[in-house]
Amino acid sequence: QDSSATAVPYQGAEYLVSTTVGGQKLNLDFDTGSADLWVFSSSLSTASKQGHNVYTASKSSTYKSLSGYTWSIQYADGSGASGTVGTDTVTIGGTTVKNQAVELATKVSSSFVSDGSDGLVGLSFSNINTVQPVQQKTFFDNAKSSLASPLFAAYLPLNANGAYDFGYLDTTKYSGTPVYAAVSSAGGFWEFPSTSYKVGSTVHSTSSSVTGIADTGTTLILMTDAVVSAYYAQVSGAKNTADGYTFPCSATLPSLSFRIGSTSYATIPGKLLNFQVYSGSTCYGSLQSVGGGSQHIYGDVFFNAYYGIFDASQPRFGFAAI
Ligand SMILES: O=C(CN1CCCCC1)Nc1ccc2c(c1)OCO2
Repeated sequence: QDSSATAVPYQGAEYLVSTTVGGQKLNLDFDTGSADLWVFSSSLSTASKQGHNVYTASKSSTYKSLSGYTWSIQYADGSGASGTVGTDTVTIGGTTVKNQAVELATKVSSSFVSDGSDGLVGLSFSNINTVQPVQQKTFFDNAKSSLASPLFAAYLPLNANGAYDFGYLDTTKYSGTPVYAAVSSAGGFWEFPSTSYKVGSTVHSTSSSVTGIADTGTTLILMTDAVVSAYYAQVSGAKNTADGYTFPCSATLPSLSFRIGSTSYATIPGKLLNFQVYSGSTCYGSLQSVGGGSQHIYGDVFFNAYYGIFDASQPRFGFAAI
């Protein structure tokens, strides 16, 4: 049941996909960096429900409760949610999964209340799903067998409607031939080696253990401190503030390239590296520090330049310029 679902940009921070859960429409954030499908539920406090569509299990004729099952997730940005679990029929684009584990939020952190999404669809590997006592599978894991090819692709152009294609590659959405990197899924992410980068045309290498993950749930590109300091050293007037790196909006930004796997580089043009006005004539960078660790996070800004292919067959991650 190959299909394509439209991804609508929301305040430049995320892309929302209209998803039907038990016949109820919700705008969900597709996150290739996590493995829980969770929704705002009618059991949330009135304050938490403000501004959101919520899922009401009792109104779905196909909902089945998983008695005693719970979930609780903390994201790297400090946000989190938790609640109970059931199964229902979930349809995305034209792809339907019956008996999909649907995690009902009874608690969400404040950033989700002020966010545009009514929940998340986790599209990383199911080994990091948080449901207890029995871990559950992602929508994609459940849908795979019904797809022509066990893959999905993310097309997320800047400030324009994009799409998630399930089961096939839409050649009208990219140019050239996709290049692929082998993925190691042990950590649950679409993760690959990423050990060198370029600021403009200057090549830098990192320690051999550095990896990258393809993460549609993260807005920006988050890389290690070595990379961000090397990059902003080339931007006159750049400052590392408490909120992250800023620079004069008039600055000319070099491109940033990073290796995906052991062969090809992805290049983010300078234009995409100016995320938004921070204040007055000061702008905020699309490249920010990931904090500690040796894992680069390639978020939506990467997908503003590349069609991303999440192929479970090896597994491997592919990309082609859009
Ligand atoms: O937490 C996320 C993405 N997350 C996806 C689900 C919704 C809430 C935001 N990204 C992220 C990933 C690595 C980080 C980080 C943030 O801050 C420092 O390192």
